[in-house]
Amino acid sequence: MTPAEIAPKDRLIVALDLPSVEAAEATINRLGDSVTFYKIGYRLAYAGGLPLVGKLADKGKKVFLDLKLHDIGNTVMQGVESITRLGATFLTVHAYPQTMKGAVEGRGNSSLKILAVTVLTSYNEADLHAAGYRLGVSELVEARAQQAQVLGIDGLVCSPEEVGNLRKIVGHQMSLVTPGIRPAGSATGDQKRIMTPSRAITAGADYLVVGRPVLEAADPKAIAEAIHAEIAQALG
Ligand SMILES: O=c1ccn([C@@H]2O[C@H](COP(=O)(O)O)[C@@H](O)[C@H]2O)c(=O)[nH]1
Repeated sequence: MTPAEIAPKDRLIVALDLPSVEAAEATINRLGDSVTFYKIGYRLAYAGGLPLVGKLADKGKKVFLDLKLHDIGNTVMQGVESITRLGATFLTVHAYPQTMKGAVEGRGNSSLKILAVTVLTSYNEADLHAAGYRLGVSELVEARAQQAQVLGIDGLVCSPEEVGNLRKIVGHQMSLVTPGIRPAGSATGDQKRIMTPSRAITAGADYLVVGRPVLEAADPKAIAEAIHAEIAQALG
């Protein structure tokens, strides 16, 4: 799907980082029609949230399953094969060659799109160095994006700071999905490579992932709608 074909409303993905299915359903009901795309990550998936993928899909919502898989290639391949039956739109794996290759094999011809996580948005140069990497953030993101493209990965998770450069490398064949989104004035938390929604869209991000700024707001629906308005303005 080219950026022009993405429905503007689908560009906001709300991360359901909540402790239970009940809490997630309450938030989904509160957000109503204002949110069409949800992300299920560790917290909810390990609290019984996987069946929510199918339930949301049945209601016409899209689901990004952020499981960040990483294991030997065969195990990733088999895991992804099982996940193809859940009804998710996106699934994340870490951007290691064996992992990505296994994920692409497991996805097969299904409609599931595999996203490779390049460098987590909570990492800066010092964090990478402490983890033993010799490349800096932009070099590692670029190298992983190139490997992902060669291996047939569908999209990349990166910070909005890398989007401009990545677009030049991967063109519009791969979706660029960006967490690390912070509306002006909202708390950064543990995120280190961040941008506002409008700047991220202007930089060329396809999808924006937002968790705490929506979930912790007194009125989550109002924040989601404000982010949509920023997106629409940035798209022109
Ligand atoms: O590099 C990454 C990859 C994934 N995430 C996930 O996105 C959300 C962001 O939540 P906020 O509350 O808006 O910070 C969260 O679920 C992460 O697991 C990421 O932040 N960075």
